[in-house]
Amino acid sequence: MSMDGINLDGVSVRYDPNVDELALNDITLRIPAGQFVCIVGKSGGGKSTLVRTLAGLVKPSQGSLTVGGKAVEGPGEDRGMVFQEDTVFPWLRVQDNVEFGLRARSMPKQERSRKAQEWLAAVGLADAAGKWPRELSGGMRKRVALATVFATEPETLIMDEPFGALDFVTRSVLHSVLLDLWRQTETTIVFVTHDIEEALVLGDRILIVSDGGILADLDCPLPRPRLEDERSSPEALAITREIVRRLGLSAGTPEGPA
Ligand SMILES: Nc1ncnc2c1ncn2[C@@H]1O[C@H](COP(=O)(O)OP(=O)(O)OP(=O)(O)O)[C@@H](O)[C@H]1O
Repeated sequence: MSMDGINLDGVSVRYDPNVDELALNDITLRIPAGQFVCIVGKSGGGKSTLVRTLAGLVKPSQGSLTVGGKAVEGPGEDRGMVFQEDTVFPWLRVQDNVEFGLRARSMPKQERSRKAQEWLAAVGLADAAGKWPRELSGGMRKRVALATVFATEPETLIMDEPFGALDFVTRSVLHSVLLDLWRQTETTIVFVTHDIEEALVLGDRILIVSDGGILADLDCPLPRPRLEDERSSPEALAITREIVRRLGLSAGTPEGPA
């Protein structure tokens, strides 16, 4: 694990050079290695632009950006990505999907195969190695995506609403799987979500991104694992209320006792 984490200094992004509007406006941000950071915010606020910039898919118009001590020049093997859309290849069996990511690093076949089996076991899919993606549920396909990305041992994992399309129960199970993998690997995770409760279950820290800037940077020091009791504790409710207030969703919500 690199000790450098993620550093943004005055990063701005302008998609269209002929338009004044900035998708990101002068963002300075430090994320220590190993932290789990959730990003919430209203639609169009710049969440995806921020994580795509970290991934190297979007180039800053201004400012500088390093991940693991290296300037980001484009996508790199040190940064894994999981999106909401299925990232599993339908024409490859589960085992071959996980091995695919390892091929690029010219790992010998035997080691590739062993590693894929290990990571499939880690996500609870040891028995599904020979199946086709179409034989799996949406939640199982997400597990394949997690095994695939963790097998490449990225220092940083960038996740843009990865569980957005799943039902509540499947999503809760995947939260546990992801948190286990995070604990084992100490990967730095930056996770975009629309769902405040999801941010509260996962994040050490919650950033609210709005109008291209960081509107709030909140610690989320709830004890783990964050089961129902922790999620309804006064501390959790205070964080939720703060997010709701910052997002301007609280019109009509009575203020509780100070
Ligand atoms: N490829 C693009 N080209 C031009 N403008 C873009 C592009 N992608 C995003 N934008 C603009 O940049 C701004 C930020 O969009 P972004 O997708 O980062 O927001 P978001 O917070 O992720 O929204 P959502 O929650 O809806 O995904 C918006 O004004 C959007 O229209």
